[in-house]
Amino acid sequence: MPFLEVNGLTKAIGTSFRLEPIDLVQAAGQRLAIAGATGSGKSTLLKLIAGLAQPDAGTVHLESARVLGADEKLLPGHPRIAYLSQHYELRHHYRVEELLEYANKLPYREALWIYDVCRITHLLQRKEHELSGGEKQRVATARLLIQQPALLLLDEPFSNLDRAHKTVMQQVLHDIGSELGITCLLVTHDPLDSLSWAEEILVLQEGRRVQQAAPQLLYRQPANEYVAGLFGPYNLFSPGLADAFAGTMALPASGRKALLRPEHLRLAPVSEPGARGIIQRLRYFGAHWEADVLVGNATLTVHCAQEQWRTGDEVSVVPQPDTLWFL
Ligand SMILES: Nc1ncnc2c1ncn2[C@@H]1O[C@H](COP(=O)(O)OP(=O)(O)OP(=O)(O)O)[C@@H](O)[C@H]1O
Repeated sequence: MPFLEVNGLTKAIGTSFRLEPIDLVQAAGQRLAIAGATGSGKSTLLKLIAGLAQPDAGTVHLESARVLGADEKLLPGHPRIAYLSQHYELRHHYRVEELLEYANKLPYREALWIYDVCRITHLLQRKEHELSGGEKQRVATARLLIQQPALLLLDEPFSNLDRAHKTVMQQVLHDIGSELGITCLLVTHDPLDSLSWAEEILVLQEGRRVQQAAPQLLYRQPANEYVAGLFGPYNLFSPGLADAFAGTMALPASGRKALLRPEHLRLAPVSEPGARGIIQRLRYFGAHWEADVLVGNATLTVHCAQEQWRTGDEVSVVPQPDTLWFL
C-alpha cells in the first residue's frame, strides 16, 4: 500500500459546497501540493486527510492504517500526521526555547538539528513577540516536527510572507523532506509558490479534481482555462487565430481554441512570418518586458527581452516551436 492513500473522500459543507469524491496517492518523500482558487475545497481536503474533520464518505490510509475521522475519536487528529494551520498559535511572552521544550519528545541534539533545518537556531532565546510572522511560522513548524510526524500537512504556508521569508520557507520545506525524511503535503491558492518545490500538483476546482501532474506539464498543458490561469498569464486564441498560428508552425488546423504563454511568443520585424499586429502597450517587469499586441481583434501578451520596441510599432508575433496547446 502507498504511504498515503485517499479513496473517494467526500464532504458537503452547508448547501453550497461539496467536495466531490477525491482519490489521491502520495509516495513516502514525494513532494505533493494541492492547488486551487479560494473556496475550491483545499483546506477541507487537508483537514479530512489530517483526521480533523469527518468525511461523508471515503477513506484515508497512512502507512496502511486507516486515519479515523474527527467524529470517530475523542481527540481528533492522528499521532503520525502534523497539521500546520494558517492560524497556528504560539503562547505569548514565552521564549522560543521554552515553547519548543514543552513539545519536544527528542534528545536535545536531534531537536537542535530540526531547529537548524527550520532556520530558527538563532531565535531560541527570543520571546514570541520579538519574532516576525515568517519566524513565528518556522517556530510553529519546528514545534510540530519535534513530535516526530511521518506526514506534515501545511495549509497555505507561503501566504502572508514577503519574498525573503517565502524563499526561506521554501528551503525549509525542501530540507524537511530531504534531511529529516518527513513527507510534506501542502495546499496553496498560488501554485507559482510551489512550482520549484512540488514534484506533483493536484488542482481542485469547485470541489472537483480537475488535473494532477508535474508542474511543468500543468504549466504548459493545462486541462482548461482555470488551470492555465492559476499558473500565470496566458493567451487564449480563438479557433481561427489558433489555426493561423498552427499554419506558421506546420501543424494541421484543429478548429479548437489554443493557449500560449507570453514567453512562448516573440516579437519580430514584419519581414518574419507570423501574425501581423501593432504594439499597444509595453510594461517593464525587471527581468523582461511585456507587450500587448493587437492582432486582428485579439490582444496578445508577449514577453520581449529587450527595449527595442515602441508603442505603435508594427510587428510580427512568432510562436516558439512546440508551444501551442489546444484546449
Ligand atoms: N465552517 C464553514 N461553514 C460554512 N461554509 C464553509 C465552512 N468552511 C468552509 N466553507 C465553505 O466551503 C468551501 C470550501 O472551503 P475551503 O476552506 O475548503 O476552501 P479553500 O480552497 O481552502 O479556500 P481558501 O483558499 O480561501 O482557504 C468554501 O465555499 C467555504 O466558504
